[in-house]
Amino acid sequence: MPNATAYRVERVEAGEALARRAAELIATGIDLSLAERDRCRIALAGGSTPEASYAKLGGQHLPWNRVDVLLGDERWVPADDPASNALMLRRSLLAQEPGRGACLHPVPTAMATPEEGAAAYAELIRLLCPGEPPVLDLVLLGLGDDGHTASLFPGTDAPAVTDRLVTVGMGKGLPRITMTVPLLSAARHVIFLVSGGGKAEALRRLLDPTESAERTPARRVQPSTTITVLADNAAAALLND
Ligand SMILES: O=C(O)[C@H](O)[C@@H](O)[C@H](O)[C@H](O)COP(=O)(O)O
Repeated sequence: MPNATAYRVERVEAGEALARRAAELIATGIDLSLAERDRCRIALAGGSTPEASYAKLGGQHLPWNRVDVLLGDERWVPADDPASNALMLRRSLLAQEPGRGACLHPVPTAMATPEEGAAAYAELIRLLCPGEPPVLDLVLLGLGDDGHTASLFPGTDAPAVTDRLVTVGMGKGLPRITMTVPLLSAARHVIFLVSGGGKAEALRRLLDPTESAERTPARRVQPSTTITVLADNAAAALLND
């Protein structure tokens, strides 16, 4: 799959340094957006890697009341379920001042069906973000060891969905709601945050121009700007940059 997207890789020590750098990059992106527009709309990744970064981000002195925080994807579970990405954000980014003031927009997982939840989230995104497709200012994505990002898993239909902004996916045994490639690719700035040796092959594939998007759906995300890849040394071990 042709992919003209450029990637800028930044290697950082694992742990504290990676979390701090990720928080810095997101905060800078928010700051720059708010210098140009009255509101900043971001979509954040779920999973385990970014939680420490979000905790640091929540301490950054930004006008959080002007920041709309969306989720790139969400597991179809109740809001108080340990698997909920929104719950992870509430106990990290929004667990302290001033991050508590951010405008979190969780996926409505209390609706009757995932399809209804996906449609409602897409409607909310259209209300919050101008443009067609709606333009997010910044998207933080994770990378699975199987090459997925958000809930765009290999071997499922979700990565190839292009006729809507949000769709229903399936991953790790859970139904999920995920932003689609057209919406993610319309973002002004995309950052991948990747940690651990278990992700090294997936990251090598993400950056390999000959890699197929079928095997590595994360390669489908192709914004018009350079993608930032923030990786610790273990995740970047197979890169020859
Ligand atoms: O809801 C999710 O699970 C995430 O959004 C998912 O795309 C995640 O970013 C990757 O699976 C990496 O997850 P880890 O950071 O836990 O390795």
